[in-house]
Amino acid sequence: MKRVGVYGGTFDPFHNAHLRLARALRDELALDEVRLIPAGRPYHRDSGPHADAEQRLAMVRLGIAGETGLTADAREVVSARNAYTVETLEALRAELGQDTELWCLIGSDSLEHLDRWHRWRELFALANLAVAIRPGFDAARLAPAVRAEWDARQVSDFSNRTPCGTIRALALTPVALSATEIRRRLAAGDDVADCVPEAVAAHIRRLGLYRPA
Ligand SMILES: Nc1ncnc2c1ncn2[C@@H]1O[C@H](COP(=O)(O)OP(=O)(O)OP(=O)(O)O)[C@@H](O)[C@H]1O
Ligand SMILES: O=C(O)c1ccc[n+]([C@@H]2O[C@H](COP(=O)([O-])O)[C@@H](O)[C@H]2O)c1
Repeated sequence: MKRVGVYGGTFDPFHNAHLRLARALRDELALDEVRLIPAGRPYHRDSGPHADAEQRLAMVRLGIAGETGLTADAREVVSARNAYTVETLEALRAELGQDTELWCLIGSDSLEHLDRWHRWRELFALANLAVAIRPGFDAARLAPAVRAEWDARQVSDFSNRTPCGTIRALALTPVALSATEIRRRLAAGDDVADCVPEAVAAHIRRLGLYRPA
């Protein structure tokens, strides 16, 4: 049975931690494919993305070029609607069929706000959830409703794989890298070649992205 990963993000810009996570999702869960889906309109953010959706999609494409099993999916970029993950997963489920094992990857900071996501409880009927732990994560501080799912849906034996409904934390060591930090460094005129894929760094330089106006 096919196994597919879905990794959505603002990717403003796409950075090395994103790439490391996408690879870990593919490898730890032995997935056939991981689809990276830039959020066209991340309605949930306090302020809009800095780079436009096409630029963020271009950075994802450049960042994953040549990576086995990693693909960019433009559906949320071309959509005029807000980026609701439940709708994206519904569309993928309709395309891939009921038997496909689907894994939606989020960082632990996203998990902390999961109960504010559109129709969040329906996510578990559509996909499994893979969580990449960020430094400082503490499950005890999750909102009670999210904590209940976190406790109930982690299974000890993942060899018994299901199309949806379980939660699994990725084993990789947490890293502190964030797009906020990268944007801050670029705005200060610093080089970011050490924290984004080389082709993404070249793209940012070429277009002058994230520089003060
Ligand atoms: N270093 C990281 N470790 C674990 N998860 C991460 C990391 N960076 C990003 N993620 C996760 O990847 C997804 C997409 O991340 P996003 O594009 O928002 O990057 P970000 O670095 O968190 O950006 P920003 O600083 O602008 O919020 C989110 O679910 C986020 O939690
Ligand atoms: O569906 C929702 O309501 C929802 C609310 C917040 C975030 N998300 C998704 O979570 C992913 C990570 O978001 P972000 O802001 O950390 O890049 C991205 O794909 C968003 O579209 C989705």
